Amino acid sequence: MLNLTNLRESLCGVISDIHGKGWAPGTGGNFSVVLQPQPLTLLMSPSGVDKGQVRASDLIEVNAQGEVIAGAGKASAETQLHLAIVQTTGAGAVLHGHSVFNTLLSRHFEAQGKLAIAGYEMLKGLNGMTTHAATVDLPIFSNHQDMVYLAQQVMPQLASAPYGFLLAGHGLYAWGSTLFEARRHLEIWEFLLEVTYRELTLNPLKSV
Ligand SMILES: CSCCC(=O)C(=O)COP(=O)(O)O
Ligand SMILES: [Zn+2]
Repeated sequence: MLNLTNLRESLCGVISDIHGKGWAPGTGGNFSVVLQPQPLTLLMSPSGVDKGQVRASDLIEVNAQGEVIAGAGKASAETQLHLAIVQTTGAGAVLHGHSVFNTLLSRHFEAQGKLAIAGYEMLKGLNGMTTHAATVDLPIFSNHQDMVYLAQQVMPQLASAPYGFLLAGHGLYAWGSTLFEARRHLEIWEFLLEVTYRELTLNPLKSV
């Protein structure tokens, strides 16, 4: 069981690692863990800061209305998406990044509304997957600046989503029951997206 100090340190470590992989450049990305389910409280990265520099004391606490209830920073507009994911799926942590591969593929496949991925052993890194011989559909939603509206668009598909979705031209959201499961899911999706992109460059006919 992690205490609050350890949870803060763990979340900062995960954010720093994700930034270090180049998946949260230029203040992109936001990251949360559920501090308590009732009343719902998220421990979250503050808005508008370099995510490679977030210290434990910089993390903010946010309520179910997306308001800061502890800490000095500002809440991200994208808190609405974190809340929607947690409230709909029961996730314990939500991680959002802007990698080159998630941004490119989210735009390329936006019209289809999903990206189908099949045949990779790394699919088994998603909770519940026991074989590579399966197709997993990663939902893609059009981006929007109204996060309340966007959360409403996303919500109906969350229960069946494979621990992630893409916002077109924007980035990837991934979640899990714990911070470490959410991190694994983010890493699995980033791997699968990079492989998919590189496979398309080897075999462009697959992209139509
Ligand atoms: C240049 S980042 C644009 C905003 C965004 O999409 C993001 O993920 C970071 O937003 P935050 O408010 O959490 O800093
Ligand atoms: Zn974003």
